[in-house]
Amino acid sequence: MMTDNTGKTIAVVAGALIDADGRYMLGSRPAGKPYAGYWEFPGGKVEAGETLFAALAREFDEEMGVRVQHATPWLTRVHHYEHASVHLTFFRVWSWAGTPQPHEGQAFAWQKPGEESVAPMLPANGPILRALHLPLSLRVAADGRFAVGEEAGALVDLAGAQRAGRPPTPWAGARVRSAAELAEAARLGFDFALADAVAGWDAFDRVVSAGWPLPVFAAGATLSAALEHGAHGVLEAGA
Ligand SMILES: Nc1nc2c([nH]c(=O)n2[C@@H]2O[C@H](COP(=O)(O)OP(=O)(O)OP(=O)(O)O)[C@@H](O)[C@H]2O)c(=O)[nH]1
Ligand SMILES: [Mg+2]
Repeated sequence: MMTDNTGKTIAVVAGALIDADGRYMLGSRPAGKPYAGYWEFPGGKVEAGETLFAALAREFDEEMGVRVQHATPWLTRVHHYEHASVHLTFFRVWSWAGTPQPHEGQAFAWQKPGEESVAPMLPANGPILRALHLPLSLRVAADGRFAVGEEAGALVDLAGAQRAGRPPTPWAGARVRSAAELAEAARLGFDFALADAVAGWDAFDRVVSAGWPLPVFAAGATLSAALEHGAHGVLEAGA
């Protein structure tokens, strides 16, 4: 694994402020930093001894005077930049106090998923931005079909995909029961996973224990409980 010049992978947290209309906020990276001018989720490096949530709250306060009130863990990603390797943990921030102030000279932009108006994005963030297209409550028909906006999707069993590959639909989800299956779903190019055959939150937590390489949906749960456990959202069984 590539590392920074101290030989480590750097832990980073970043957060998407989500407003009542489902828009999310990006900031531009300040002059003088690597990838200056690229658009990112506000955040930064985790300090020694800090929890991920504490790091997120500190970065939001330092960079823009925003007090995080409610955030849930969401996705993780490792990316190798020329300057460093980073282990990113992304949160979604559902409530906060204060209006973002550019403490580091950055610009802010509220974006609609799929209709982004700013560029370029940080290279690691492509799948994270795509995940924001997925609704919090996904309605899937008995045959596994669903839609994301105008685009078709298919939800299949992972075992079938191991033989036949990811379905060719624009969106595809895999049913998984373990952390190993979640990693396999990510490797096969699925857009999300559904942990529906795991009994209870302890089992769900074990599925995502190594992080969330894909958005993971929970079934048979309330949305608020699912979000607290790091799920992207919940599955709504359709007709
Ligand atoms: N904040 C943030 N960093 C990201 C994102 N995606 C991503 O790859 N990174 C990478 O994570 C690393 C650390 O982020 P940062 O530069 O914001 O760190 P920081 O606020 O602590 O800055 P500092 O070291 O100047 O104090 C950078 O290499 C950056 O490219 C993202 O969405 N938000
Ligand atoms: Mg930062």
